[in-house]
Amino acid sequence: MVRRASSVPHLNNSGGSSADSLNNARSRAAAGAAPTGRGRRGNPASKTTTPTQRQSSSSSSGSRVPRSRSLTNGMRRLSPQKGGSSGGGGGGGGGGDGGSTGGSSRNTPYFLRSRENEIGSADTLEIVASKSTGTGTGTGTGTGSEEPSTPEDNINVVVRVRPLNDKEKRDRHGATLKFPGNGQVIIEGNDTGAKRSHNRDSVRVFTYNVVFEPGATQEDILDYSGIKRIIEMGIEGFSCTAFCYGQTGSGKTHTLTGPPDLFVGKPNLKDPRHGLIFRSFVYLFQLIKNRTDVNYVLKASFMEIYNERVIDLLNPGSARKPLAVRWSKKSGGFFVENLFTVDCEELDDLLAVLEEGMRNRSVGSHAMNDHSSRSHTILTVHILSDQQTDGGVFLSKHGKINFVDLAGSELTKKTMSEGKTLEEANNINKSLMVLGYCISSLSDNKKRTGHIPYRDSQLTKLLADSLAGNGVTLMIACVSPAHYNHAETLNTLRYASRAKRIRTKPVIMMDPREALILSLKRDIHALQMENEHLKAALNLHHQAAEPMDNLLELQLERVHTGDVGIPVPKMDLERLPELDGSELAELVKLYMAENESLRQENNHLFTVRETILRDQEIVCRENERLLKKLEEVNKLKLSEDNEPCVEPAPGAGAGA
Ligand SMILES: Nc1ncnc2c1ncn2[C@@H]1O[C@H](COP(=O)(O)OP(=O)(O)OP(=O)(O)O)[C@@H](O)[C@H]1O
Repeated sequence: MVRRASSVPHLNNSGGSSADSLNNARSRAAAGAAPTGRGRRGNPASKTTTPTQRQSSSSSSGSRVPRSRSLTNGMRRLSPQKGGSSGGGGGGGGGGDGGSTGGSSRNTPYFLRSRENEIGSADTLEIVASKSTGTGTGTGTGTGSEEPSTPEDNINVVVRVRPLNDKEKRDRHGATLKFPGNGQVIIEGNDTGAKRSHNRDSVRVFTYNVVFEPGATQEDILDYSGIKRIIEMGIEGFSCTAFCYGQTGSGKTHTLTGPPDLFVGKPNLKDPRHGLIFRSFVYLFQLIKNRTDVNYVLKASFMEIYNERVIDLLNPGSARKPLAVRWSKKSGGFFVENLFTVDCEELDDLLAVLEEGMRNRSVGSHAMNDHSSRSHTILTVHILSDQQTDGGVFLSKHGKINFVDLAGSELTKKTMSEGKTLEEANNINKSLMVLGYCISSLSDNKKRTGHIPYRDSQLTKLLADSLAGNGVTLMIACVSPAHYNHAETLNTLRYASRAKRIRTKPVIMMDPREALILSLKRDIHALQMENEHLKAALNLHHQAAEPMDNLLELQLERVHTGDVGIPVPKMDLERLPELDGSELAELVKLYMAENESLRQENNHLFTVRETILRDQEIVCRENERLLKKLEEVNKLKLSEDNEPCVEPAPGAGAGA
């Protein structure tokens, strides 16, 4: 059975993506959308994503408005819409997470064979931890030093098999994959692409969380891949990543963004070919609009790693100057310096980021794909949230969701790459090889605590946290079903299988001070409960233990009856200035006396507690003694019962 949220966002009603909102976004950018502060109180988390120098310089030049939409750079608080959820789409609060078992779930489609998805929801993880500062290990995992122990979480791995393309059909390439169900995929044949063989050695079975067969739609990927859980956890403050992996032409970009022509000219927002990123944005906005108790600020960045150079896709500049990747002691992870970060107040702003990045990314053509991605891209949505808790404490969290479209591994002989394309292919293959080393080390229990070569490529530096740090990760392995691609498909399935064994340790990213206040508040609450419990227990004891003849209990009686010294008059504090010196001195004396009696009360309570504990111990011992006795009696009875029974002689018992 698969988990399916009840509030499925239909592409048809994709929120604020109407022509009107497009125009609004345009006019906001045209007006300069000045940054505003955080209103009531500053959000410490927002410091980490303060718009960079790049942002201010480019926004002042006004050259960064995308063609069809505009990016708004104003740092605004998202105002939650009251009662805006359409027909209770969010169910019982918490944002549309409750529909997994409802009768409304439609049946699992024939093309999707899933085994029980082991992933839970954000609610099931009992985690509130702060990312502590300055404990970088140099390995890139960057775990904080004072985190409470948290459950580990396996990387969620799903496989998507694309349909045979026209060329493969024309060339009569048979399919190399079979789908027996239960999240399994069988790969048959051998590396030379020979026809199906019944040789047992050439049949391999792999199992994943979900396998999407060639007929699966883009909407199915949203509904069944586990991405909804990733989005929910991003909102809860976790660092999340969804990445597509696979050989060139296997459908990674198609899965994440849809076909390239979606981004040419004015996009049709209702196009069913839209990919996972677009659909995730819609879902994200649905969820946060239902959370009227939280203030959200969304920001987004989009970069590519092209020939080992990091390029800002929202601000590439004519020279496409690379940005530096640095280690942050504070966050315990790598980051890209001066990356353009855009505030996204509306769904439309996020879509504008996606479109702008897609237009700027490096695409090339080779024998296996007319629109081949020549770089790895990372689109990040930062979710800063600010929520007032019951105790009046504000909680700021900083979740994020990375959407990673990896360039495809390629056999240059097959792609017939040469010149620039060959150089690109070599860089792509090299970085994917490092990713492979990292994945295989992390999936090996012995090696995972040793050195992981994150630093060997820009890609692995930036994915370190997603692979083995504090993140929650979804890997979508894309494969071709054609015999012709048998070796590459087998490779991807092996990769994905290894990735499935990696465990991460998700923690919520919170401001450390606020996490401390929250935990103190919890302690106080627990102490208060304990106090109440203690008092109730003492009261019971007091009723049971009559007559009270010791001094201690007499004193306790005074406490219970409120006879604890001189009563303090109820004082209206506003009247304080009216009191003269001697009255004030008297009042202070009264308060001190009350304080003293409370302290005494506390001492009494503790002494009585000690007495009760002693009594309890005596009772326990007595209990044990009685139990032993009972056992002995039982044993005796048993042995008597087992003694041979002597039958009375016939006629002998009548007079006995
Ligand atoms: N599930 C699918 N359904 C229909 N068409 C698909 C599917 N997956 C991929 N395609 C088509 O196959 C072609 C290659 O897909 P895509 O560009 O997404 O591959 P890729 O893995 O991103 O390749 P590269 O690594 O070279 O960028 C495209 O024309 C795409 O539209």
